[in-house]
Amino acid sequence: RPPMFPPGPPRLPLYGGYLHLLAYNYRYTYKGLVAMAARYKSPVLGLYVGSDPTVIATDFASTREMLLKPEFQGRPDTYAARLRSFDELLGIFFVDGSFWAEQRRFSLRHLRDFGFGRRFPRLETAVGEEIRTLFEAIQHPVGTEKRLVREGQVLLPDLLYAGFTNALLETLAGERLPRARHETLRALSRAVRLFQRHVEPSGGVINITPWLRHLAPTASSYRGLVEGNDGVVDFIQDELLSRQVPTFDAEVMRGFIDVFRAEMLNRGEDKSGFTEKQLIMVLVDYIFPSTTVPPVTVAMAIAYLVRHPDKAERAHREIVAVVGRGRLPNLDDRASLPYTEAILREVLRLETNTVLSVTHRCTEDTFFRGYFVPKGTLLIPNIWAANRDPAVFEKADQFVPERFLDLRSGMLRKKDDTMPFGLGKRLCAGETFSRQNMFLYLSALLQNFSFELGDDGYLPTEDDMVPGILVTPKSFWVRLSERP
Ligand code: HEM
Repeated sequence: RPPMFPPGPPRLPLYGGYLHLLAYNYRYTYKGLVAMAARYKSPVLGLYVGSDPTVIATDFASTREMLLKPEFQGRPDTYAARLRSFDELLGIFFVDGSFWAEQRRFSLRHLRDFGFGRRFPRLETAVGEEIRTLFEAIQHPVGTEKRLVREGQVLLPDLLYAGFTNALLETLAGERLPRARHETLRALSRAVRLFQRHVEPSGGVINITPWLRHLAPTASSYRGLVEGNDGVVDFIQDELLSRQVPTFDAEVMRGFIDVFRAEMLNRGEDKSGFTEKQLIMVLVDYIFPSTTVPPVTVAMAIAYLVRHPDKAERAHREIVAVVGRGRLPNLDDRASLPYTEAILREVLRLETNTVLSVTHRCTEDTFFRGYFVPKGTLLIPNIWAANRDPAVFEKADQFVPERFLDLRSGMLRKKDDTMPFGLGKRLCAGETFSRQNMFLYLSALLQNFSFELGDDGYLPTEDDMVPGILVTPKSFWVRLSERP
């Protein structure tokens, strides 16, 4: 069998393989990889990103296999990963081995106690309150909300950032920021997006040649990464830790922050991973996706429904039949609202924001699809391409929520081949939390409003998304009319 990477120094050192990829699609490397796979007639590609051998999966079957392979569950040690976490490898996203396993398990187990990833009345009440606050802002905007709501139109995803972030803060700290302070949450989301924009999902120049930051701090992405990360860490220090630490009471756990600090104290001298810096980075890793991906997904759902008003009507009718108009939909209604759920699944499939997932690393020599893959090789699963693979999804580029419904019963089909949250051991830690909150927001909006194009006639399209480790739309206006 041929080795994918011949022994010895890389044949295309430094930028070689990476430049080759950029030539296919400079702005959207996830699309470039699909074009490259077609050119080389292979769904699996091997190239050098800097001096790192890198294997890329570009269709459904190879991506699935890559995500599930036990030897492929590591993470690379990159410049950008260290830059964000005090020059160490901390948090959950960018660590591996036993440190990762313990921290992931600990955070998930204890976040669950505060409603993360399960049914929990306190959190559901909090999300309901956030949705009502959103409705009030739509109907009677005050202060900075007036920048996001004007003449019956709302700016998306911007208007959604605060509520989704507050849902997470409820689990982390047992408290939320009131409506008067929502602008602070929007500033947090801006910082997160600044960072995300500057991480190129397939690697990027800063990881290959970090010294470029001295010559070109802005063009190399260094400045965006530092400013974005500082914005998030400052928020954690100023808004969470400065309030939670002095009022800590070992008898009353208000949220995950208290539980982590209790563990730090219990461990005494030998903190083995339970340190102040690790607490900050775990918080960063939960805050990062929460402030962007779910609100962006709901905003994109609305963009699709503006283009497909018949589907919005169908979902609205279903919600009114099941829930009525007297109360907001709740998680008990979820099983009875298959069409809303199908819309969300279809948007997650088509608008997979986490296009190339998060780069994995091969932890021991192995074979993949007949090729030898040495330990240390970087692995890029193109989940955007997997979710649009025409061999698996009919009319793969079209918005067809009905594909998730059983034709006869109209209920959701059990089988869902999409993988917007990844698969396997590295499966997104926030999948259930996100799906629940996205459902609550979208169903409440569909119940109470109809959506139309904003006055400027603009809706995001595939070709003008903002690239980065998360691919996000530019802000867009939608006219929301209250249903009679
Ligand atoms: C629509 C929303 C979301 C999508 C589509 C999404 C998708 C993903 C994907 C593709 C990965 C990488 C999987 C891999 O490495 O193979 C990931 C990882 C992760 N996600 Fe999400 N995510 C979402 C929301 C969230 C939220 C709200 C949170 C936290 C509150 C979260 C926390 C995480 C964490 C901690 C990881 C790292 C897991 C690990 O490395 O072990 N995600 N997510």
